[in-house]
Amino acid sequence: MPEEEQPLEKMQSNALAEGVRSIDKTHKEQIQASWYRCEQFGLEHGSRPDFASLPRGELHDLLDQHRSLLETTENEVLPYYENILSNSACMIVLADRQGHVLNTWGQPRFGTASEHGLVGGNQWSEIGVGTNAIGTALITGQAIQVGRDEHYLRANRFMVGSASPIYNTQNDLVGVLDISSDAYLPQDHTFGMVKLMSLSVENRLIFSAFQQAHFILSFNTNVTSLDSHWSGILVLDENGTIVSANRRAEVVLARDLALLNIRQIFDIEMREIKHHPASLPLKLLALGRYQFYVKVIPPVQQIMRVPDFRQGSGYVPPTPENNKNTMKNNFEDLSDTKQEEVDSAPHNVPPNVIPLAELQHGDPHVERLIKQAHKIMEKDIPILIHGETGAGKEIFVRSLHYHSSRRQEMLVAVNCAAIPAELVESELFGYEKGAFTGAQNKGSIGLIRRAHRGTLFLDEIGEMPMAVQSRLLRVLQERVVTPLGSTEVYPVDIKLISATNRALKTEVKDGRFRQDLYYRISGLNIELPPLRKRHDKVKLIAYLHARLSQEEPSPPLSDTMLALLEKHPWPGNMRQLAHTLKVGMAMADGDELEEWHLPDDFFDDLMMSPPESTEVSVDSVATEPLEQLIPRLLSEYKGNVSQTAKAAGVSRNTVYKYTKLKTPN
Ligand SMILES: Nc1ncnc2c1ncn2[C@@H]1O[C@H](COP(=O)(O)OP(=O)(O)OP(=O)(O)O)[C@@H](O)[C@H]1O
Repeated sequence: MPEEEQPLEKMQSNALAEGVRSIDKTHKEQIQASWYRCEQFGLEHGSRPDFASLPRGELHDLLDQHRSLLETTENEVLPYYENILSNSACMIVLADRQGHVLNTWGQPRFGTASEHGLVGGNQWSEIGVGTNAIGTALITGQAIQVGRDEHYLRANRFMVGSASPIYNTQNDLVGVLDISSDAYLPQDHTFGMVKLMSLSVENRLIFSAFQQAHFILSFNTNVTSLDSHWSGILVLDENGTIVSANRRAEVVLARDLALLNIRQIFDIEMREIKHHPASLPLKLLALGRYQFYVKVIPPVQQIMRVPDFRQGSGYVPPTPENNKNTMKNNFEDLSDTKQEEVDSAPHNVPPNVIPLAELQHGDPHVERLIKQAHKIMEKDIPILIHGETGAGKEIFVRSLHYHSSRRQEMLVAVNCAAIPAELVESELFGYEKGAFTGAQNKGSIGLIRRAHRGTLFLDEIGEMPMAVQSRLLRVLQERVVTPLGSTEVYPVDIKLISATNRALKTEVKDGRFRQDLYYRISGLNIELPPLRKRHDKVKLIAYLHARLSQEEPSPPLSDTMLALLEKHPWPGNMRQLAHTLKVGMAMADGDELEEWHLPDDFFDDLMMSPPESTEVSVDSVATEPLEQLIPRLLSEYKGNVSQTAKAAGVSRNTVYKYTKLKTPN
């Protein structure tokens, strides 16, 4: 850590250690306390702000370290607030725990970046900039609004800032969100909004880290508010131990929840939670006194163990002849061995998994790649799937797993981009009891060992931090896992499937992805085509519509509607198609789907990107380095960041990274 950061760290921990005392301070007292600190730092009202701006390279590293925080804010949180804030000439700022600005969104009226200083890499600490929303929120660990004249330095009195700190699942302060404007916004509203946004980021971080393998409970006093960000959230392991919680849960229940069992909080046993339907809220008593409504959110990947009577004695397998009949239509080439015939039979596919045979409807390329991957599932060869976002990579992997001989064991899907960078290592490899501060006392087995004898799906593997790549390489070479803080080795037998929407070879060339790991994970390389390039597009659209009709009954699509859907470029691929159909069918409410039922963004895409130009851009994506590709696509799409991100197969944040950083501050 650079030396100059230490006093701030110290101040911060002292102030946090003061803890509850500062919670009761009135706003005025908080500002006075901050002004007193500024005096102690030797600041004067007329001083120029000292932003201790980071050199470009260090900012780059900082952005890399905070990628998941940035992406969670950018993709999961801002879209909900953009509409509300878009007309208000304000700036939304995300800063790290030292107060360095990581990114900004919005258009303030208060001049250029060099005038107001809210710019990437600038540090808004109290020591350098005096009382200000970001720096003061970091020191007190609480949300605060700093009015124009409450800024210690006159130079900052042109604006009002509202900031709220963000804590991670270990309750460490990881950053701060701020809305700054030049005082024409209704300020109570802005303050409420920034608090809500930081809660929302925190909740998303919890979901990203735990939703794959844990039960999550959200609770509130009102049944209609169960999905609100103000709800308490508890994360439970299989035994009902509380392994994480949001701040709201601790405040509402007024106790330290770490590692308590759920039955010590609510009048319910873990056994009952496991069998409770997700859509039905429970009415429970907390701590024997307070009544709450509770929603059970089961893990995304549940262990699917269904009884299979054939495992008992006395079962006579069918003759190969019979078996062939079942499979004939879809997998004629696959039936070289008896084992493969049984594996590809869809009898064991859970209802939420699409059978392999239904993943394609006459596209020869897709048909071939499904057959190849299905065969390779039974060999000790890893599979790497490349495809644009939403093309159906994960759906494909689920289907492969449930058609393989590993289907009785777990499919563990890990989204490497969604887990905060600092947690990837411990989540994957597990850790020993007490291995690091903040670790659960009991230790954790880790996701790789969870996938033992099953399938490990590493989604967005291109986002994996370098240090984790080296450890993963060792696991793949030696087939053993050593948890953090341990000297034990545990053998693992996993089928590895990785997926990416980046051009991994370019990442290797540019030094962002280890070459040796690339060769380890890419035994069979599969290119899953985007929807617009599929020859079975029309049949696929009709199939998806029919599948969705099981939940939301709807008459078959008319020819006119099919023709319209076929014309669309579908930059968001199957995901966008599914979303469009769902919205349209809900609007049609049981009637035939018509043009006016479809959402507005469907028509935006239809008008904005002629399919030909999209294809030209995307073809070269695989080989062109991002620093050239992104500016090129950006100008092709006339500055449209969303379209550029989709075409390059990267997040909006990556687009900003390769454009903004190149423009002088
Ligand atoms: N073959 C399919 N049939 C029906 N629906 C599909 C199919 N493939 C994908 N979908 C729909 O598209 C959504 C996105 O698919 P999926 O998550 O597999 O995409 P992905 O390629 O893994 O995306 P990302 O790269 O963003 O993770 C699914 O939730 C599902 O609704």
